[in-house]
Amino acid sequence: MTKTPGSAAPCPDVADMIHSFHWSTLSALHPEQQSRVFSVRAAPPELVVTCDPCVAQTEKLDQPKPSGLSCGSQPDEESLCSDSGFGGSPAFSLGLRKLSDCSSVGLSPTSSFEEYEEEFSEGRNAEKNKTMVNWSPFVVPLQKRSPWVQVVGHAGNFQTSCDGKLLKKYCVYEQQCLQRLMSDILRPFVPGYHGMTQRDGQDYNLMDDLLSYFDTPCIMDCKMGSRTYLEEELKKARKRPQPRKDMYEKMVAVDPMAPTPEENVQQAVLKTRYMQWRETLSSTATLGFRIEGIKKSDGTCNTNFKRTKCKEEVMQALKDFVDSDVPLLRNYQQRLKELRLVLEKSEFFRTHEVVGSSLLFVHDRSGRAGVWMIDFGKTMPVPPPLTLDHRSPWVEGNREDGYLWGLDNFIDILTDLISGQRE
Ligand SMILES: O=P(O)(O)O[C@H]1[C@H](O)[C@@H](OP(=O)(O)O)[C@H](OP(=O)(O)O)[C@@H](OP(=O)(O)O)[C@H]1O
Ligand SMILES: Nc1ncnc2c1ncn2[C@@H]1O[C@H](COP(=O)(O)OP(=O)(O)O)[C@@H](O)[C@H]1O
Repeated sequence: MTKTPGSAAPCPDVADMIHSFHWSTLSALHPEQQSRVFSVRAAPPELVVTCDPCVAQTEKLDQPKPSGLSCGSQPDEESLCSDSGFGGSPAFSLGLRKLSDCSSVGLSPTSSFEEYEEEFSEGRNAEKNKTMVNWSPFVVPLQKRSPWVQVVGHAGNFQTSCDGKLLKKYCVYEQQCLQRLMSDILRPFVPGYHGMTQRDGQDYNLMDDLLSYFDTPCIMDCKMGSRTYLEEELKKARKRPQPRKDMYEKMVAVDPMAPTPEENVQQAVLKTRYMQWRETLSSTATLGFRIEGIKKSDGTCNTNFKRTKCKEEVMQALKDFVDSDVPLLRNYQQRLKELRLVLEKSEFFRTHEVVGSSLLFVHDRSGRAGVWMIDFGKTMPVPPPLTLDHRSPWVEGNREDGYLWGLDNFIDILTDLISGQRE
């Protein structure tokens, strides 16, 4: 499906899920409990009148503005990474729906799928929303900020703003999550959320640009969990199958032998089938996470990790990402251990199915390194009294997503990598 500049962000078609959001505002921990874990100020959302010349905010959270940043906006298309494999370079990928589509050719869906597309878009336009929380681990007043870079994800979803913030196309489910995360102990691990804003008639969620803390950063996006589609998407696919030609084409571009004879006849696959295939092709099914893309400080960007599956391949990619820098690996390992501790205590995490969410790893030459959770467009509250441990294997109905299992594996891999580098 092709995203147009005016379209909303990709949120699941979950009109039938919206009911489940009413109860979950009870989930946040008491502020005093939060401050015992991290001395981070958690401010509730408030309505404000805009004073930002770049964006007209309709709602924002009380966040200090970064200083020393140049003011100006850059359309997201200018900063897309190409899917050019190892040693690739930034590309002008105008019109591409997904950055990771760059490796394939002829991915535009045909008109026979327009109906499907319209239905999804209509459902999403009103509902979409992503919101992120602001926490700056470093005080880095940069004199000259590097251009913002989108490593993977849907093309056309982001706009930059002055003062180190990002605009992401509105998705209501993401907004709900980020608002809740603002008062959860996970707040230090998600970008700061500043409410909704509009630009050129399009709704956006305004969030911190995590790259603004760094100088010419290296960035890695890892999709967490053992499952990348919602249970609700599976139910919907069974009830009303919607074969996708674009996904068939993406599948064939990676492995012409992957489609079944029936799929070859249809020249289309169901989204859940495509997502499952991607899970087993990569390390998602075996390790509970996968590398989606890496952008190095020299500007090269690689999103060609669809077949990066076994532990050794993942280790090699991680090693390349940090240029075999052991203190940096330790930094990341430490940050992931901290995240795990907080996840295990988080009320938000216990009560949400976290699917399709990524960890964004960022470091620069100074040795600073940060890891944040991003992309909550498919993070859904589970109906009470159900809670998740995020480690149990998924059985349909239990809503488990394998997030913590993946994080355990990630930390173990970093540990192995660190000890291997010492030898
Ligand atoms: O990475 P490739 O192989 O291109 O597949 C993509 C990713 O899984 C997207 O997830 P993410 O946004 O987390 O990257 C997903 O978006 P959803 O998040 O909407 O499921 C896309 O579904 P469609 O948007 O339906 O095409 C799917 O085509
Ligand atoms: N808060 C942020 N700060 C900096 N970069 C971000 C931020 N959020 C997302 N990105 C960049 O955009 C990419 C896609 O983000 P994501 O939220 O997953 O979008 P999508 O919903 O389109 O998949 C990430 O890989 C990262 O490069």
